[in-house]
Amino acid sequence: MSKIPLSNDAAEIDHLRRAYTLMFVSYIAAAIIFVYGIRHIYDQQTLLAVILISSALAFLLNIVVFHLTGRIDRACLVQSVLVSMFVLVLVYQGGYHNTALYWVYPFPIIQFALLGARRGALLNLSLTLLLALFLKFPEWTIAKYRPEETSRFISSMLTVICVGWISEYFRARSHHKMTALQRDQQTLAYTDSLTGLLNRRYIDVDLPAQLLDNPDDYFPMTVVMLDIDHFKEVNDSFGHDAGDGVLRAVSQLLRTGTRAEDLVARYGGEEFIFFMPHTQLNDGLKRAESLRQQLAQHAFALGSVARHITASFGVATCHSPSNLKSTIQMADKNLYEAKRAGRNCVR
Ligand SMILES: Nc1nc2c(ncn2[C@@H]2O[C@H](COP(=O)(O)OP(=O)(O)OP(=O)(O)O)[C@@H](O)[C@H]2O)c(=O)[nH]1
Repeated sequence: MSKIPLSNDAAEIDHLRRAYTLMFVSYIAAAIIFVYGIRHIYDQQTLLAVILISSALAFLLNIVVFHLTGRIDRACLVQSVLVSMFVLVLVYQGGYHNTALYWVYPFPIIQFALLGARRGALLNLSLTLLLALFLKFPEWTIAKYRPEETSRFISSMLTVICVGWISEYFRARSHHKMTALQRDQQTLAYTDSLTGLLNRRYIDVDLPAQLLDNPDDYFPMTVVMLDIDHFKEVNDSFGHDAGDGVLRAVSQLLRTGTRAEDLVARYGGEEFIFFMPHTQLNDGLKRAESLRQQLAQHAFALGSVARHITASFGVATCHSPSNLKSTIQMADKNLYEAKRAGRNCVR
C-alpha cells in the first residue's frame, strides 16, 4: 500500500504539552523568584536579590524568544540550562540563611518535563555531581551547609531524579504506543479493503486537512478520475469474484503507473481517483493518457482467456485547498464527457 500522509494529531498534542509546560513552569518560577528577589532588596541581601531577579528575567526572555520563533526544542534546552545555572549559583551563594538546598528539589522534575527521560537524566545527574562537589568542598562556596544536611541532600536528590525519570520514561513510552495505535487505526480507516488503496473517507476527511496544513507540498495539483468501461458486463459474464480480481489488477496498474508522491484512491465501485501534486493540467492530461493506454493494452486473465478492459478518464487541476471539492466535481464532469464521447478516452 502507498504511504499515507496522515494528519499527525498525536505529535501536535505533544508539542502543545511541551509548550504549555515550558510556559507555565517559566511564568510560575519567574514570578516566585522575582518576588523573593524584590524582598531581598529590602533585606539588604544584594547578591541574592541580583541572582533571583536576573534569573527571573532570563526565564521570561527565553519565553519571549520562544513566542517569536516557535522553536520548542531550543526553548526547552535553553530553559533547562538557565535552570541549572540558577540552581548552581543559588547553592553556591546559599540563599536566605543557607536554605538554598530546599529550593533545588522541584528542578529535576522540571528538567524531565522539558527535556524528556534521557536528556533530563543526563542533565540532572551532571547537575547533582556538580552540587555534590560544591558540598564536598565547602571552601569553594560562600554558603555554609551542615555536613549531615549535605549528605541527606544528595541522597534525596538522587531519589527525586529516580522517581522523575521513572515517571517521564513510562509517560513517554505510553505516549509512543498510543501514537502508533492511533496511526494504525487511521491507516485502517482510510484504506480500501479490496484493493489496499486509499478510500473515499480519506479523500473527504483527511486530505482537505493535509492540503490546508501543507499547501506548498501539493499545489498546483491535478486530479484524475477514472471509471472502468462496461464493468457490469465483466461481473455478469465472469462473476463478482472475477470482477474483484479486475479491480485489484487495475489498482496495481495505477500504483505502478503513478509516482511515489501521487495519492491513489478507490472512489467508488469501479471508479478510481488520483491526485498528482505539483502538476499542471497539460502534464496531468499526458499522464492520464499514458495510463489509459497502459490499461487498454493490459491483458486481464478472465475465465480461460485474456481480455482487454478500458477506462474513461476526467482531468482537472486544483490551485488551492478551497478548490478541492469543485475540482473533484470538475474531474467527474469531464469523466462523464469521456463516457459520452464513446469511452476509452481522456477529457
Ligand atoms: N465485482 C465487483 N463489482 C462491483 C463492485 N462495486 C461495484 N461493482 C459493480 O460495478 C458495476 C457498475 O456498473 P455500471 O454503473 O452500470 O457501469 P458500467 O457497466 O461500468 O458502465 P459504464 O460505466 O457506463 O461504462 C455494477 O455491476 C456493480 O455491481 C465491487 O466491489 N466488486
